[in-house]
Amino acid sequence: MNRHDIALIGFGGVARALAETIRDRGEELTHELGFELRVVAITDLRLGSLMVADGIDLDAVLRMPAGETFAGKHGGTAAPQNDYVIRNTTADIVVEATFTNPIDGEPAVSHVRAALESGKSVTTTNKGPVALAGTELNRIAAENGVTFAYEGAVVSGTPVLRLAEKTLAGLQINAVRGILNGTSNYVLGQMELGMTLEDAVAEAQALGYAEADPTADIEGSDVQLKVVILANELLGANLTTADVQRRGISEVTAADIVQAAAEGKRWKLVGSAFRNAAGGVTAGVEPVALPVGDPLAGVSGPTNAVSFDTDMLGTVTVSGPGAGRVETAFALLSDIIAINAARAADEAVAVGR
Ligand SMILES: NC(=O)C1=CN([C@@H]2O[C@H](COP(=O)(O)OP(=O)(O)OC[C@H]3O[C@@H](n4cnc5c(N)ncnc54)[C@H](O)[C@@H]3O)[C@@H](O)[C@H]2O)C=CC1
Ligand SMILES: N[C@@H](CC=O)C(=O)O
Repeated sequence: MNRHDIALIGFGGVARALAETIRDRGEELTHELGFELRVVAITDLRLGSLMVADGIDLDAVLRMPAGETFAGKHGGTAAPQNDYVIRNTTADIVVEATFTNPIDGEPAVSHVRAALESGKSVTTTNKGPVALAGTELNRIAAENGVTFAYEGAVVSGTPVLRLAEKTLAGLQINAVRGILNGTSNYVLGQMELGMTLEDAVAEAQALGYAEADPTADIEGSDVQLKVVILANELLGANLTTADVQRRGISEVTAADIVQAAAEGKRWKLVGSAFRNAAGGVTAGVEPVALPVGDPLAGVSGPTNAVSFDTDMLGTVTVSGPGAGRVETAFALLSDIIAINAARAADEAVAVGR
């Protein structure tokens, strides 16, 4: 039986949800997907590192009391030896799910680079490496014959990138516009019900939607990274965050929300990128009071939506969960399935089939 051994870098909400899925549904997934999943390494800032070549007891790890580290476990240390684990683990797939750093993407960029250089495929939900070093990391992956996959970096588990790249292949995409942040959309919805921004952010944190520093959600830098990814991946641009004008929802007051409702409008944080007349791509993030007839106006809670403007189909809109631990763990699983398919295709070529 084909098997993938996995190293988890960062063991927070999303990585734990993947570990729970493997623990609870591992046999069913093996049967359905035709390959087995086994976690052989975990490293986390708060827990330290754990390497067990014949498979970690996920149930034991998931039940560890708060404050305990891996130090007491066979193969464990209290310090997170990320680089050592990434380079020396027997895993063939590295899952990068540490905090997103919107400034320079570190240390996640280094984690991904180390994994790809040592011949391991990578799946990440971390927007930093994709938005800020995607070109370099894709090149290193190609040079090493491995896959760099990041479906969850945009709209969580909802398959936006793979849908656009594979299923919409052959269409020219001229513009992308969407609600790309679950936390800010949830917060705006709660503010419509009379809650303060601060209380709504606290709820979004408890529900696992928000970034470790929710300023990234509220001030738009999370959407800025996602717009860079969409523009570069789907419009062939070469944008950096400096090219994407950004305003967040902190400027939207309770009075603005009441007034918009009276005018039949809803405030949304909209990210967009479009081909301009000069042949380049213009991109931005801003709060907009949308008329209720706009397809994006009806998108509520942590749900996101992305509209693609295409030459042959007109506008195609995809909507689904934009945040959430389990939903984002599905993105990792879908990447693992894609990595398995890429490996199977390479093996078929190697044996001349
Ligand atoms: N939660 C969500 O809905 C979504 C999250 N993401 C992204 O996925 C990633 C993970 O998200 P969550 O699990 O929700 O975050 P989290 O904050 O629950 O977990 C992150 C984990 O990474 C660990 N960590 C941070 N820096 C580290 C380092 N240098 N070395 C080792 N461990 C480190 C932390 O201790 C923490 O356990 C983030 O980059 C986030 O932006 C993407 C889409 C949706
Ligand atoms: N904090 C982000 C998580 C997904 O990227 C969000 O709320 O959308």
